[in-house]
Amino acid sequence: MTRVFVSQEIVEDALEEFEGSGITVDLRRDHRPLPAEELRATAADYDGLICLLTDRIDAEFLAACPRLRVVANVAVGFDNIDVAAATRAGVAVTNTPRVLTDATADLAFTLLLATARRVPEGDAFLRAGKYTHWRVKQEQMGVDVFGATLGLFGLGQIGRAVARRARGFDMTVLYHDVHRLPAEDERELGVTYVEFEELLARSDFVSVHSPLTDTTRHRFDAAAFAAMKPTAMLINTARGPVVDEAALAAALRDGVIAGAGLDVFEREPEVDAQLVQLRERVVLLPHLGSATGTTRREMCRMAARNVRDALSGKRPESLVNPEVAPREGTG
Ligand SMILES: O=CC(=O)O
Repeated sequence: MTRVFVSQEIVEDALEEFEGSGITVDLRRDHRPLPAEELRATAADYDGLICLLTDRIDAEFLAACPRLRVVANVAVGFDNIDVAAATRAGVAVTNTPRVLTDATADLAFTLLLATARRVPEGDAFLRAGKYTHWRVKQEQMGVDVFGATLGLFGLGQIGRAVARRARGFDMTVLYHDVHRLPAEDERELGVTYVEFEELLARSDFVSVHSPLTDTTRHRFDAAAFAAMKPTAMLINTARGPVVDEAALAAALRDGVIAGAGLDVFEREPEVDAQLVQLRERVVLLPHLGSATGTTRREMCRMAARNVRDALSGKRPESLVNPEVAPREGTG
């Protein structure tokens, strides 16, 4: 029998993708991740795994699960998975690109606007019964988004979707990425390539859209914040550890930069207590990037199709390690 384990609650109708496949699916109806040793012990009996970002799939896990042939992450990022170890072990790894691009770009822009215009502070002010007069004090004001300079750190699918949105706000869009776009694509998208230091120095808003890698980990540290404008705001909808959270909290507290809109954190779901205490021009969200009904459903369906296809001898539509030589099925 071919068996798939779903490590945490997902959109359940995604499991319809397995109908008629002969594959048995066990869904764990819990939204909390299993401790590592329990996940290892449970997944050991399965041929396929559907997991979330909060599940760590490392060499130790893979060694404990000799039947496993595919790990499908319900996320576009896969920094929770040791892909090299999976490839060595003959385990296919898949992710969920494209289906979440626009929802995540919308959320990045939402955070940018909410931070710039201090939306949560206004909401809290009104609910506290303090809305008695028109606000004019400069220290209570937000900043303009239209016409401002936006610096994109990372110009993959999501970064590009954010650049397209920025056009509607007449923004100047700079980007820095390890890959530079062909000049024609840059022109079409209306973006200008700059070195990292220039991105920091010129941007009114810096928005992070890079994956988490050894190179991007803590790329935004105390020195990076010191190189930004004191009026600048940092938006992060990518991965928490790209930003040194303690250094960011200090930079915000000391006025080194003016604000931050964060959807991701270094140790999710934990959030740095110092950040939580900062309320002015700091907006914190619980990783909502892809959290629309349609997008989450599509991500779960894609993960289910990826597993079904991998276990049926077909190439999954979003295989992260195409070089993998698949394990023989035991099911
Ligand atoms: O963070 C969410 C994802 O990578 O899809």
